[in-house]
Amino acid sequence: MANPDKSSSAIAYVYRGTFVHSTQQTALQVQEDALLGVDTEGKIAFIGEGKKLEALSQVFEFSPSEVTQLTEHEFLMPGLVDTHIHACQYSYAGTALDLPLLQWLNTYTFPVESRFKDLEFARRVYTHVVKRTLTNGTTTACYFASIHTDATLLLGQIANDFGQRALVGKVCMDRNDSVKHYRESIQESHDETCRFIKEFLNKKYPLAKPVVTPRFALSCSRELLEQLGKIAKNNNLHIQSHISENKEEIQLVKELFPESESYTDVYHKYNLLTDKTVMAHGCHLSDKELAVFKETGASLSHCPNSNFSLCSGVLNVRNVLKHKVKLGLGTDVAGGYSSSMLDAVRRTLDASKILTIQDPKHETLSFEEVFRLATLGGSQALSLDDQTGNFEVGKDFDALRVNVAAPGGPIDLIHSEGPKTLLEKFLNLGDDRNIVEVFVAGKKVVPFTEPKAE
Ligand SMILES: O=c1[nH]c(=O)c2nc[nH]c2[nH]1
Ligand SMILES: [Zn+2]
Repeated sequence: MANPDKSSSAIAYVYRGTFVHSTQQTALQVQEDALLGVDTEGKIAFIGEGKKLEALSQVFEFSPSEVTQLTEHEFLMPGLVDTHIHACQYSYAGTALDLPLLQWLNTYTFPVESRFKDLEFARRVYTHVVKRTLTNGTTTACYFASIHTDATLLLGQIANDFGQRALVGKVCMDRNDSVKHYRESIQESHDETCRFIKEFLNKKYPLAKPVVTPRFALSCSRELLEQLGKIAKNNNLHIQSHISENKEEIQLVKELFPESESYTDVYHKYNLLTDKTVMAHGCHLSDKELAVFKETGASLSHCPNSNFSLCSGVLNVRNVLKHKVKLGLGTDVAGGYSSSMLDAVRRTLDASKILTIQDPKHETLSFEEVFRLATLGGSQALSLDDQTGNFEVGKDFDALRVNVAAPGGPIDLIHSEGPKTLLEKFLNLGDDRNIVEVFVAGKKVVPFTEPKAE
């Protein structure tokens, strides 16, 4: 497995112990007493057997005495990928969960998002959300911000400063009849999106990128959708939005876009479904619509906490996977009340079990499959799997060092357990106390090293 290459960078550090990750073929691959070397560029330089330490240290020119040994209850796993989170809704996470989607947007969401014109408020909320998601192991986040360009640029800067891999979107919406001060004209939305992309790209952040972000079909005119499709294409950018979340929304889309044969068709018509598109929810998509996702390479973000909290629906992930549509998990803060991807893993398992209760022929997702969705699946859904998602030589080292028996933590280990059980316990019972270190592109980002604002 070691792949020495004369042109490669020097080794920065090496871990020895248990590593767990997913591949396309295997939902859970466990390597015990293995060695993993990270180079000075933050990339995985080699993975090999512990017993080959001597040989590897000579080929890759590192000192065996500097290898960090993981303890018996520790393992390394790939970082968690949150494919859908509203950074600007973080301030009210855990509240306001008593209304369905459209009433929830009008009553709680739009009034709060309109406050992000205030850059100091934005700085406070965005600093908190980036820190909280990082300590919970989210190494990659795909963020919705608000309609405000400067505040959204600030979110990109904060993610970059803390070292999180991030896709960041300035929300576009030229339709909003309920909170009229929280919408843009078509011209504004177009011009501000172009300014946002230009200024964001000029920063040349290594790990943060702008995303074209039409809020959802109900918030956007045809003209705006068309313009956004063109902007994404001309700049080869990611696209994110929402689709088919609840029945009332789907009915209104039908009425507003009678020329389109489905909700999916609305986005497809305006070139918003590409292999760099991620659509949140999709609870009620038909098989025909899923076929369009497969054909275009667009992906889905499954956000079960939000789907339960807003009583939106239950996505059949097994059916999505059968259609070979890329799928990752999302917290969807604040429709989802938890910003932790561990919660998204648990709610994904719950949603799958509910479908089995309703239909015993349904094949429940295993924890190994859900682990893959939260890591490699997320990176594929965001078309970032050439850089992150699992432990492959050449990919960036985005990883969590997990200690299942962390002192003061939530897990009591009564007897010694194998690595698969340790992972299962962590996914079902663990929290940030078990996540002792977080790495993004080889850099240790948790515990926080430099003193930061707040
Ligand atoms: O879960 C959601 N959160 C939102 O903010 C939103 N906007 C449109 N559709 C949405 N769904
Ligand atoms: Zn959302």
